Amino acid sequence: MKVNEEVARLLAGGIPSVDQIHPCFSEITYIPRSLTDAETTTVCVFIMFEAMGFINAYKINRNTLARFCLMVKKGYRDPPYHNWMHAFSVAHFCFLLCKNVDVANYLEDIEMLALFVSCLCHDLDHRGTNNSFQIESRHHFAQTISVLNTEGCNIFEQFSRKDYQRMLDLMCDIILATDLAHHLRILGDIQKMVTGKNGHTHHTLLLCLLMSSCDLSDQTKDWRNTCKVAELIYREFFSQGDSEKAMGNRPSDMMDRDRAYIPDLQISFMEHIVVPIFTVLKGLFPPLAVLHETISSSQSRWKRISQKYRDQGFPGNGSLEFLE
Ligand SMILES: COc1ccc(Cl)c(-c2nnc3c(C)nc4ccc(C(=O)NCC(C)C)cc4n23)c1
Ligand SMILES: [Mg+2]
Ligand SMILES: [Zn+2]
Repeated sequence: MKVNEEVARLLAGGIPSVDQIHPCFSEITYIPRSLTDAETTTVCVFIMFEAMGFINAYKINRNTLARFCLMVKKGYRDPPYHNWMHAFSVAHFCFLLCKNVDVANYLEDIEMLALFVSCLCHDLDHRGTNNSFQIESRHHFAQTISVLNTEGCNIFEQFSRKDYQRMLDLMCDIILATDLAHHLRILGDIQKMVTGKNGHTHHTLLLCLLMSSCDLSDQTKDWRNTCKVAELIYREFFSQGDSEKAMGNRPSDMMDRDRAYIPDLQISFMEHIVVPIFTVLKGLFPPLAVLHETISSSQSRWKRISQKYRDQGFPGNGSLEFLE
């Protein structure tokens, strides 16, 4: 269906409230991946803009917003993990932070809007490969700019020159922060920020932390979701490993279906990336402690699985259904 017809449909029904999507839509444990219909997810993005007060606060034109949402969805390819549903679930977690935690006391409104739009756009045009993160996140930012430059899609067109430039600078910092190697470099500073060693909250560091937590929010849902996501991730990783082998190169273990041991890879990913992020978040925002518990229980579940299958041998076909 052409974008304009979809825009008309999107606007015809008026903007329903989030509860009409699902009564638990705004709860911290709600799983956005349970919304499987692509059209519903587009409407949801529109509703989240409205529910966070951005449409009124920033005089965003509804037709422009509808076209923007549809263009962003179209801007995602269909690899197993880094597709539109990933972007949608990342943006939903940003919405949950806005609704369940007092981030507004730490960030300016324009920073909150920049974070939400960055969540939607942060993996635009991802090809399911991750040769060098640094170049990739620049590409995702470039794609974001080209959506804004598409006729009728610039949701910030009414901004003053100053606010427009600030919005672009914020989105650039935030999207480049989704590069995991970048995250690992600033993790120490993020942890120092929470213990208040430098007193004031460093807005950019906080935005990077929040973006990373949104990008990894699949880890804060139930075990079923954690398993499903691991299966998608390794399907993506292993097909990259296959193509590297086909070119005569040796892929890293985590991309090599013949050498990867998924439970241990997940244990180390959670220990070095996921747990530190949500430990800092729990320190800043006590309501998120429940997410830290979920992550800890997933971690110990991976450890039990690692032990169990190390003895019995791990079925190498990459499917994790048996892990129920
Ligand atoms: C926040 O940015 C990103 C970017 C790309 C990805 Cl794929 C992810 C991501 N999202 N969910 C996962 C899960 C369940 N497992 C993962 C296992 C390993 C790695 C990985 O990239 N390891 C190498 C690195 C430490 C240098 C990423 C994983 N991951 C997050
Ligand atoms: Mg990314
Ligand atoms: Zn992502």
